[in-house]
Amino acid sequence: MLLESKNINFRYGKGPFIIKDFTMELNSGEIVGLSGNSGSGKTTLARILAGYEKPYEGHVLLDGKPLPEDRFNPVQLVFQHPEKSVNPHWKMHKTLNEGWSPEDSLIHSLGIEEEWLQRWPNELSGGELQRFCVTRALSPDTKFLIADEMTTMLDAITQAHIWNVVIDIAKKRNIGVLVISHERHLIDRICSKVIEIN
Ligand SMILES: Nc1ncnc2c1ncn2[C@@H]1O[C@H](COP(=O)(O)OP(=O)(O)OP(=O)(O)O)[C@@H](O)[C@H]1O
Repeated sequence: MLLESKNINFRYGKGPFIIKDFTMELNSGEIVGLSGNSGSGKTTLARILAGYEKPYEGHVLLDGKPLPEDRFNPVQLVFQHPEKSVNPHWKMHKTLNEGWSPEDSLIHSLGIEEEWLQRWPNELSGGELQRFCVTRALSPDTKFLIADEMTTMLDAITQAHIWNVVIDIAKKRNIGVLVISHERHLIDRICSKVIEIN
């Protein structure tokens, strides 16, 4: 499969253009880095690629077609701030099983402890919460993962652990991954190529 953005221009409302004529391709099984200065539009681009924002001009295409809006989105996005992407009124087991039911082996491989499932989001640390968001994004129907500063808030050991699991799954299932990060050592370690958007 191919996820591509073609000649994307984007502005918030009537503000300045933040993204200008951006074109990229991400193939199944590829792990590509996206790097750029703070404010250069990385998160905006992540949201456009996953269908959360519509480009002002240009297209995001999955195998030549627009992203589906009426079924599971095969392009999954994991944000930097997990507390903003879970429902604060749901216990973690409900959040985890919202769209599909992850198997125990996946839950355990991401280091989620059984007792966390009965907690509210505000009873977990940011790193613990992010493990749920990563797990939730790795459905059997996920074809592309957009990881926007996914492990930035984690310590180096946890960061390495989560990326090892994600890359292992991506390779086994041929998932394409876009690694958005300002941590150049992370990108250099896991990505086959890097896109700069400054
Ligand atoms: N909802 C919004 N409305 C208006 N402007 C916005 C909105 N969200 C982001 N911006 C602006 O768009 C620009 C790009 O923001 P974005 O978050 O995409 O950059 P970034 O490269 O991810 O930054 P960082 O590395 O600091 O997270 C910034 O100037 C920001 O102020």
